[in-house]
Amino acid sequence: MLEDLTIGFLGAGSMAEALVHGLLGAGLTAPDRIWVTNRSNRERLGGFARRFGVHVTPDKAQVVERSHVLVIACKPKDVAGLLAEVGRKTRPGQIALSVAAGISTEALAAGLTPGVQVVRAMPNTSSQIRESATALCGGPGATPEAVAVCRAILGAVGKVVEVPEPLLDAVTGLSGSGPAYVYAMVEALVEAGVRAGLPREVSHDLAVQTVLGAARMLVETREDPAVLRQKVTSPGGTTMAGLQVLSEHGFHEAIVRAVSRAAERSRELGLLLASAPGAD
Ligand SMILES: NC(=O)C1=CN([C@@H]2O[C@H](COP(=O)(O)OP(=O)(O)OC[C@H]3O[C@@H](n4cnc5c(N)ncnc54)[C@H](O)[C@@H]3O)[C@@H](O)[C@H]2O)C=CC1
Ligand SMILES: O=C(O)[C@@H]1CCC=N1
Repeated sequence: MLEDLTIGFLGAGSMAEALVHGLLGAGLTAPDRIWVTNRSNRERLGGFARRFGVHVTPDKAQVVERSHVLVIACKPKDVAGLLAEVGRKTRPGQIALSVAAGISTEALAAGLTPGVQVVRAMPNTSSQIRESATALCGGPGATPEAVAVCRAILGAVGKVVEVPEPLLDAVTGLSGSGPAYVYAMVEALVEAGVRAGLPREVSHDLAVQTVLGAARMLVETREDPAVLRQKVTSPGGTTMAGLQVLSEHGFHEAIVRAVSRAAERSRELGLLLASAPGAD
């Protein structure tokens, strides 16, 4: 499905890098089917060319011209500027696949040529190793075929679910930002091990393997996380003592609030484009 399509990345940051890396690693498309552009960092584009063998150019109009699928991969605050520059150079039938947090398909469509098929998605940086947790939705005018193309692109870099658009902010708070919560927990585990006397490297390796093992247990046993937690927790034992401290410090509630605040922030970011000068 993808081999005849040219995919153009408008933005060459962390997310574009993770997607290009994952797409090429999956072998679903070839480097000469990918174009990448950014705002101004030529060195960064050179890095993409050297590392992945993809086409790079500072000429955004050229990327728009050559691509069947345009991946909008700049920060939400930069989407209005990008659309002002090249939005009207798009053509009906092209697919615009946005990964920008919070920006609605309606706001995107308003800055693109009528007839462009807009799909909004929220992958995460684990796309780089083809382990993303991604959700997507088709916007107004996106055909089932356009959504299927985007599913195939994002399916190459992880698991994909389709959700109604209003739920994408919640997805952003949970799985878009989620890797950072896990990394923050690993940072804390490593630091805790060091404070308890372990050499940093040993503490790091044990913490990482613990998270990996726990994630694999969730996937392979399909057991409820609460059941797995109970199996670690002997009555009167060490885990119970540790979990008690987590509970006293509001661990569960802190995670719930973090996801909720991130989802709210996604909605706030959406207002950036809705209120941008020139937005319809
Ligand atoms: N980093 C993450 O974990 C995730 C990010 N996202 C979304 O992906 C988008 C990109 O995020 P990152 O890659 O982290 O940002 P980044 O800051 O690493 O990269 C942004 C890129 O956009 C380019 N850019 C800015 N204005 C431009 C313009 N007018 N024309 C062309 N390129 C332009 C910049 O030059 C840069 O290459 C954001 O909208 C973010 O919400 C979505 C899922 C996860
Ligand atoms: O922090 C952000 O805004 C982006 C969206 C999800 C993950 N990173």
